[in-house]
Amino acid sequence: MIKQLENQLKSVRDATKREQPLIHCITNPISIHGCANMILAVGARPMMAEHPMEVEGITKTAGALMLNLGNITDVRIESMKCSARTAAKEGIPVLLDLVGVSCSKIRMELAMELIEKGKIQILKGNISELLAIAGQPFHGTGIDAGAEDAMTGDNEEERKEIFRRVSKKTGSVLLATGAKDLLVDQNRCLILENGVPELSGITGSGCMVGALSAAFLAQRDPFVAALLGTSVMGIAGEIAAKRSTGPGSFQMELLDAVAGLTQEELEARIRIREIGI
Ligand SMILES: Nc1ncnc2c1ncn2[C@@H]1O[C@H](COP(=O)(O)OP(=O)(O)OP(=O)(O)O)[C@@H](O)[C@H]1O
Ligand SMILES: Cc1ncsc1CCO
Repeated sequence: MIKQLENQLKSVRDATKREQPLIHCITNPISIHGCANMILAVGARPMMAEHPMEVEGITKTAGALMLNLGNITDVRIESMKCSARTAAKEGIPVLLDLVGVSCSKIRMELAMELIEKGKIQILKGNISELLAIAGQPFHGTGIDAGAEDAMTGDNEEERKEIFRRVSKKTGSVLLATGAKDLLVDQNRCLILENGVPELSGITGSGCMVGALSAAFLAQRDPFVAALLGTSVMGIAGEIAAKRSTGPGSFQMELLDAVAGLTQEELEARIRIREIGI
């Protein structure tokens, strides 16, 4: 499966650069700039728009829609519901980033409504947020995952089953980020092992994984899009950590590394482990 996936990664990256899809993002103002730059760095076109009276028309023309719950306001709630409805009607793929559902009832209720009424292709969050959505015990506080929830060799099998059930119920691919990332759909489960701790030392690295995955999602293979978004970020993080001296230069080097990542480098550095279903 891994070899076959490598070919798919190449074709999705090439198509993104060739077709330059418009990626409509309704997201938080903390990392909005970083997300737009990441989308540009892989050849797609970001459009950050959130006025309730314009989002329907913008979503209609997009290759993919990213909804990020990181900074909820009444206006964003209204726009997200409108865009999710439009995307479902028009068959436009959607990534939902569950930022903060583990600390906020309003975000959890909104996420549940978007999942039930919309059609979400990628459900993404840190591991605590995904456990919360699955109705499992979790230890995250604020927007951070709890250390107790981290992926270990011992809990991989159990987590795979939990998230596979959610995937079956929702039809979504699930991406849980952390030091090790877990990617699950109804038939496959991968552990993604690229990345460096420096990625959690800058704000919005998770949001940027969402933005990259949404850019690749325009090619309509949610599993490959999430795999690619996460691996590109993890590998670029490894490269940037070597070239930088602190979080400021790391952030700058990270963007350069995403934009400059060659297919040869990606294939040489990608670390994926399959867990049998
Ligand atoms: N300690 C670590 N070692 C390796 N990779 C890491 C580590 N921490 C985070 N990452 C990587 O950083 C990226 C972001 O994941 P993380 O779970 O930190 O997001 P997040 O908590 O949602 O971030 P934010 O809320 O700041 O947007 C992922 O690609 C993940 O693999
Ligand atoms: C710091 C912060 N607060 C809400 S969203 C966000 C950016 C990372 O998710």
